[in-house]
Amino acid sequence: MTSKNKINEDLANERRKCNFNIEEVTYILDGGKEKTLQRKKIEDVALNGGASVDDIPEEYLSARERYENAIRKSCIYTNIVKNEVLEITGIENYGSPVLRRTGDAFFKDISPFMLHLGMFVPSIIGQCTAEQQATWLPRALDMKIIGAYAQTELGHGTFIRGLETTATYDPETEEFVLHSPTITSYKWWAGGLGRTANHCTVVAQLYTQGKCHGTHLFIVQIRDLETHMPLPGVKVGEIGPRMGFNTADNGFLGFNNYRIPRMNMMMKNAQVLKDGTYVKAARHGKLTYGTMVFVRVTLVGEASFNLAKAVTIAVRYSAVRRQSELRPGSIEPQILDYPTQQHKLFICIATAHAFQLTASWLWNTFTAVQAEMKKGNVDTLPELHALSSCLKALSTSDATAYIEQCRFACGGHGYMLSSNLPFLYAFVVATRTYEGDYTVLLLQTARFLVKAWEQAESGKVVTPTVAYLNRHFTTNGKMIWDNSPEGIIRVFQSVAAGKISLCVRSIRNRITSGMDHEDAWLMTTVQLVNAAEAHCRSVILHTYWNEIVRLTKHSSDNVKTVLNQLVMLYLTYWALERTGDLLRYSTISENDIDLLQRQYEELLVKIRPNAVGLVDAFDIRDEILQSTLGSYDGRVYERLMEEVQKNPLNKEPVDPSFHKYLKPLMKSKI
Ligand SMILES: CCCCCCCC(=O)SCCNC(=O)CCNC(=O)[C@H](O)C(C)(C)COP(=O)(O)OP(=O)(O)OC[C@H]1O[C@@H](n2cnc3c(N)ncnc32)[C@H](O)[C@@H]1OP(=O)(O)O
Ligand SMILES: Cc1cc2nc3c(=O)[nH]c(=O)nc-3n(C[C@H](O)[C@H](O)[C@H](O)COP(=O)(O)OP(=O)(O)OC[C@H]3O[C@@H](n4cnc5c(N)ncnc54)[C@H](O)[C@@H]3O)c2cc1C
Repeated sequence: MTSKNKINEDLANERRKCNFNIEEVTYILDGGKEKTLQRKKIEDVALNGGASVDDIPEEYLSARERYENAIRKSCIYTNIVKNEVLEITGIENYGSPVLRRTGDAFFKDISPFMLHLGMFVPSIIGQCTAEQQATWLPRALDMKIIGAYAQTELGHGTFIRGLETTATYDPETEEFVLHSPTITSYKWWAGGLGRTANHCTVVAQLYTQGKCHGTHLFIVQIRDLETHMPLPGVKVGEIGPRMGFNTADNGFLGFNNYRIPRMNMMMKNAQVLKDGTYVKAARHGKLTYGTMVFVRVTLVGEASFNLAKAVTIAVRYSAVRRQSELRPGSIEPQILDYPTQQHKLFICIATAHAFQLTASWLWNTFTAVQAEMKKGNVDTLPELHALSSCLKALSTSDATAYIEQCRFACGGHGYMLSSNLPFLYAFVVATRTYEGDYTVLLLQTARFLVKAWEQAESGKVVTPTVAYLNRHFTTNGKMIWDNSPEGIIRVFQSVAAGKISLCVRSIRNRITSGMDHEDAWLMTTVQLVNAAEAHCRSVILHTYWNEIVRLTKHSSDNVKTVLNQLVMLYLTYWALERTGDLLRYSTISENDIDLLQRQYEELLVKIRPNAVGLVDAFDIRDEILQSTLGSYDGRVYERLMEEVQKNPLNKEPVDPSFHKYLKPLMKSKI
């Protein structure tokens, strides 16, 4: 990576100290050299024109101006993608993570088109028949129509079965009649819906021949393509300012007996025939939830990327920033030299690696399950649902906490919007809620774990991600503590097995003492969430370690060493975070814990010289980082001052409010 500006001397020194080949690590994180080269090529094409090109930073604009600016940039970026990037990547890469990443150079907040590519198009691909896809997909990919995904309502987000919007089939006209019967049935939250979309995927209760068949998906045109006016029977608008996502025009939507053609029902998994006969999906009852599973899978990579951005900013800043003195009169140290600062930041680097490698592994699992489902086999879907649910929950929750930690690590300047850290936080904290709330998704995984437990108890061999449950029934007593990576992972699996076992016991005891199953489950949900979290932690530790071993087989020694140090830091960090659990479920002693603590502190020292090299290896261009604190050249103070010049409040030496209000106040008598 190059910079036109002179590199800050401290950062330059850090780069001289780095002892491993940065590109080699980038290749590993990207999934191979080919992929890195392809990504760089795309970035070069897409960012050629200077990307963001905002004269005034978007945070100074009014709500209207900000929205218009976001649309302007979305159109610029879409044209670049359509006309130049897809030439290189092929149309199938529309909406790929690389294009999401490059898009971040255009927006500090969110593109109003995000849900079009993120959920509208995937819902067409995943939920429509081939014939329907032929109708809708080319128009959607070419942006002839712009869509949103309207599932959540004012009254219900989590409990999809409780949605109130109805789609009642009328065989006379071969149409569905969409209706919002109550205030709580209004669609609420859909990104891009408020001002931008002219179509959307609507999730509604399907009624035909007098019977409700539960929620199904429909493609609905909501605005005229020429005038953009809402169509008669459609009430649509923007829901108002929020913590983040302020350029995403999240919207509300209501229907008053609004008619759509029969063929606008997405019919891949269930059909309504012309006469109104409902033909049920034979394979699995929850296939209409497929778009959500897809997005949950992609959110793990999204969590990794956003955390990588935050820690790149915080580590570079910590190399440039000097504060306090270690001894009277000595030169002020770089704040990166404080072990407490390293403790805040190195776990963020390791976590970004852990999530990136887990995301690739999960994506492979997802595509394998999809391939099986194409053949009619849905047996692996429950495990994918359990995995994607807990990994989405933990990756978004950890990334949220660590991005905030990166902001804390940048002191006061981290609070500036120009650092980009507040934007990153506001974006990622939403991912903890949307596409399935944290607690709700962990409870989905817990359902799977309790069932797997019962199978293992009855002697059946369970699927690989819970295979440790079979081991639990063949070993007696606590797991023997062993400080090797494999040993730590085994102990974490024992913790998960022990917690699931306690849940099962609690549920059974409650039922024995007279509770019905629902109440017994409900009373155990605090423990169930905890058990699902423990299971997921063990999956991440296991995957991260396995993938590092596999991917560094042919790496140079220094790369092997530094990546090994990071994964060991991750394992040790979590062992120390969970000493209570380890004491309960393994033979770990106080002495072992002391050793772990020392090992952790030694790892911080070892990683320190390579810290800047490690964040450079994320290879995130300045245009994408959009941070005064995190640029490659480390011109932190210069950039903060340059940003001040863009502040409209500084345009005139005296603000008009002085003459209007302040002066009269100062002149008035008591
Ligand atoms: C770029 C992208 C940007 C994205 C921006 C944000 C977009 C959005 O937020 S869109 C809206 C997303 N909304 C959500 O995610 C809502 C979360 N809620 C849900 O997913 C569900 O309602 C849920 C799973 C909590 C409960 O569903 P419900 O139908 O009540 O099922 P439930 O009774 O709990 O479970 C029944 C069975 O279905 C299974 N199941 C549930 N969901 C799934 C699924 N997706 N796949 C497979 N199986 C599933 C359960 O495991 C359970 O199996 P079993 O009976 O064998 O244990
Ligand atoms: C920025 C943003 C963008 C969004 N974009 C879209 C979009 O494009 N399209 C769309 O359709 N939706 C969208 N959503 C909506 C989002 O999917 C929902 O907000 C989310 O699924 C949570 O549902 P809820 O708001 O109903 O929360 P609730 O379910 O009301 O949750 C409130 C609390 O209750 C708890 N709770 C709820 N049910 C249970 C349970 N069964 N057991 C234990 N605890 C429970 C939760 O853990 C949480 O603490 C978006 C939301 C946000 C914030």
